Amino acid sequence: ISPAQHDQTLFEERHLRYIHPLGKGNFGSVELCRYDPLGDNTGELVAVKKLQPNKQSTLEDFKKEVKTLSILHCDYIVKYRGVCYSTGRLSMSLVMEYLPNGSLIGYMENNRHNVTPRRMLLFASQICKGMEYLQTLRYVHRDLAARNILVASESLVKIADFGLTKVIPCDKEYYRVTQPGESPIFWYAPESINESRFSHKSDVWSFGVVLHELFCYCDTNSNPKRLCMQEIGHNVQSPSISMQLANILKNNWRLPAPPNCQPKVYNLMKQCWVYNFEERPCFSDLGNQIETIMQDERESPKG
Ligand SMILES: CCCn1cc(-c2nc(Nc3ccc(C(=O)NC)cc3)nc3[nH]ccc23)cn1
Repeated sequence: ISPAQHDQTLFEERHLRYIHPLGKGNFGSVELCRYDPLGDNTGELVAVKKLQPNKQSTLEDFKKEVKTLSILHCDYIVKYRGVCYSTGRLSMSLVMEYLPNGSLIGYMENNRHNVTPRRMLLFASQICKGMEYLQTLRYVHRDLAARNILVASESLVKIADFGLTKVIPCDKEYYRVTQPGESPIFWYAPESINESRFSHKSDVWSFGVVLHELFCYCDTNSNPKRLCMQEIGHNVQSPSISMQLANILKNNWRLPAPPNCQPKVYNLMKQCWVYNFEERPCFSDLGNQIETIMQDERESPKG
């Protein structure tokens, strides 16, 4: 029979049965579906991201996201399964492995009482490894945030949503964005806010913010946007919020230490938030420091 029928990455729309929504990513929403070609409910569950074309996102952007995910092979990055072309090929959907435990935010909120600092450090080291892998391919994620981390199991998290991911050109060490859409500025490094400049070092800044979210149990009352807006004050008119954010960062304000956070861990965050991107650690440094702190934790387990 034709090779297309053996192509495991091609999902036929007629066999893809919608179950319920899973969440919202960049450029589109993600839904739980069962791919059930036999029609007997024995098919597997998959997460399907449908493109929602709006002013920011185009089919071109989405195709780039699909292409990006399709070449990433890493335990700490959500797995690509394939694509589903809708009838008439007017649009397409991205098919991914379904992670039953959902987003890190929901998981931390629901499991607050049995997630230890050690487990948070394990999750942090996995995100670090995923980012190290991305860096080897010259990708900058540009939207590293707890909302884009998924929980595969109680001891494994994965980076998801590569909608804003870009490849750094080989003659430069950064990527300059032209039209910053709805930017997650509270996760952005100063150079990203001020010059739309993105690099592995700006991803490191965002990683520091993810560490902060983790050690705040992803509590909405201490989420980065709320804490920054409290510091800025709510005169949202002049000058723009991103200008005010850039100002307080320039004046050395940073997200405060999460309650009961070990000094060594807050120190890690502060390293990620050094103003000059050249002085920030790289992901492999961060990974080593996290492993060391985890060792110390193991030697002297807290009561
Ligand atoms: C990252 C931002 C975009 N996004 C991706 C997903 C996603 N979710 C899930 N599983 C999931 C999600 C939610 C819940 C839940 O219980 N919610 C209350 C349970 C399971 N598996 C996925 N595989 C690939 C993407 C993806 C959701 N949003």
